[in-house]
Amino acid sequence: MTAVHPSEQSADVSETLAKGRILPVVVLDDARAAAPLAAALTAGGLRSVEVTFRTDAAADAIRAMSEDPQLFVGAGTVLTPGQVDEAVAAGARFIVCPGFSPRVVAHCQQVGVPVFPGAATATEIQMAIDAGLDTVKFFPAEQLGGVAMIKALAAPFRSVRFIPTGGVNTGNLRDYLALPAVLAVGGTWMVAPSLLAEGRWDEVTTLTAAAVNAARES
Ligand SMILES: O=C(O)C(=O)C[C@H](O)[C@H](O)COP(=O)(O)O
Repeated sequence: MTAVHPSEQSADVSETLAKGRILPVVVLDDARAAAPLAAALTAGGLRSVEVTFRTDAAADAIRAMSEDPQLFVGAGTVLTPGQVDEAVAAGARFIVCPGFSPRVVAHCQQVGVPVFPGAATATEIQMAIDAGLDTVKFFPAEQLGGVAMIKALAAPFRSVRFIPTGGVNTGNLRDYLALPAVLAVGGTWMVAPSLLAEGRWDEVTTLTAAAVNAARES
């Protein structure tokens, strides 16, 4: 197994995220919802999705959504190297973590899958830089101080890009996306658990399209 070069952290996925600028964070209890969800998201204009390992359905959902050639499917809430392997075997093309785990990051680099670890402090951002990464998930964004906190952190870390997640919604996403340091924003607002459980796919598409339009205006 060859180690991935740090600059390959995210070439393809960063490009996709930089275009759509919205990363839906999905919690699926039933993998049978994955295919209609993929269709609803792409109908709303999105090309990337993070499926969280918060549920046992995650790997099957990643497998099902990866069949949609229009969609760039990643795995979220990845806490262990074993979950990295499970996600990659299911077709995940990138890994997202809520925090910075040196062993998860090292494993992702070893198997050659882009990883976006969470970072909530200057120290964690330096850990990401030390690991050769240039993009972190800023989680939980609103609770940590939102736009003002990212501005403050971006000042010394000029080459770092952020994916703020946690408390982001259609009302505040423009404020985040207006920051040059923000690559994209993540969140659950267009894929709320009740919408998924009740199969309200038209509403998912409407909320997704609204988010995509808001991102375009920012
Ligand atoms: O599951 C993970 O790995 C996380 O890091 C948490 C999610 O990204 C946030 O919970 C999304 O936040 P909301 O959009 O406010 O619902």
